[in-house]
Amino acid sequence: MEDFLKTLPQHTCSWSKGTVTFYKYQGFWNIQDFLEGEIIAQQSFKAQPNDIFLCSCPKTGTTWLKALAFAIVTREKFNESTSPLLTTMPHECIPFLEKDLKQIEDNHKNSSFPLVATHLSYTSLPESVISSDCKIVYIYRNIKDVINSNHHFIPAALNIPMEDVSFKETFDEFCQGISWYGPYWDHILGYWKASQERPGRILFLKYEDMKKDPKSNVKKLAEFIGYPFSVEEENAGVVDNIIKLCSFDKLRNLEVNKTGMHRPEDFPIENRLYFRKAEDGDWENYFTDEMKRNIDNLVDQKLSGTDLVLK
Ligand SMILES: Nc1ncnc2c1ncn2[C@@H]1O[C@H](COP(=O)(O)OS(=O)(=O)O)[C@@H](OP(=O)(O)O)[C@H]1O
Repeated sequence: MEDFLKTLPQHTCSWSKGTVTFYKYQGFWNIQDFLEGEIIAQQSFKAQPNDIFLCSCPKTGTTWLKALAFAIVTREKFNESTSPLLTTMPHECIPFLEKDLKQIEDNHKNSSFPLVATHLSYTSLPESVISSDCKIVYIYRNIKDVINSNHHFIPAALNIPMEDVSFKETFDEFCQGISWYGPYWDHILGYWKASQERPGRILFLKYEDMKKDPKSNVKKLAEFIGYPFSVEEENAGVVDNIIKLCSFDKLRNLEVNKTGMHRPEDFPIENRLYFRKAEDGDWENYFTDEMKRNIDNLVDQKLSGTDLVLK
């Protein structure tokens, strides 16, 4: 692996004091640990027809989508008082393609649990996923809040003091496309193009739309993944209860998400870091006017010809 990594374009983030190096593989940047998982998944993962993939670039609403999808799929077994989400952080409820292949294979053999999460770009998905008819849900978010969320998450996850990390540096890197699983716009475009080629296969959810109207988006999600709510369930408040259970305030205040650790033995990150502010427009506290102009121009240039709104 080390020899292979040397052949790839690489970028060491100056703010990380040499601790974070991204490698560009198949057009997208990743860190070594996750890149290794990506390559293993590409070589060996065999999608099953019932698999449902939850796909996203980091910091776009992944944790929320995972919680909602998990609550929807397991609602016959658990309710809002018994859900594993009360004691397990959402990332641990759904296996991650780049890291949990064994668990996914076990699910294929021993259970009907269909959810698999990944941050991979569409073109980096294992061939068996691309050639299958598996359903794909893709969540995306306003680029400015993603830049801001990334800026706060990665240094904190790596125990680098925030005061040592300049917003300008992380912003400039992001605009050059250098971010975890970035370029962000290419990540979105890959799924968008695939959805144009095979309409109906990919459900696009937008973080801001979900916040504005959680109910219709949660119903849309449930319908798309094949777990639609019945009228009786809706009347009994099942949809509302799932929305409450998966809400930012509910999840953030759970003991497990305040004090627990995600992947303690492998890639330890405090759970609380996944629940920062969840505020639309928090970017305004960090962007200069010039940054705003630059990113708006960049998005206009990169996403022209699509109906995607990232500003
Ligand atoms: N339940 C719920 N509802 C709404 N928003 C939520 C929720 N959980 C997490 N968040 C906010 O999502 C941001 C983290 O994005 P991701 O979950 O994609 O991060 S990651 O990829 O899993 O690392 C991050 O956004 P910022 O607060 O703007 O940084 C989280 O606070």
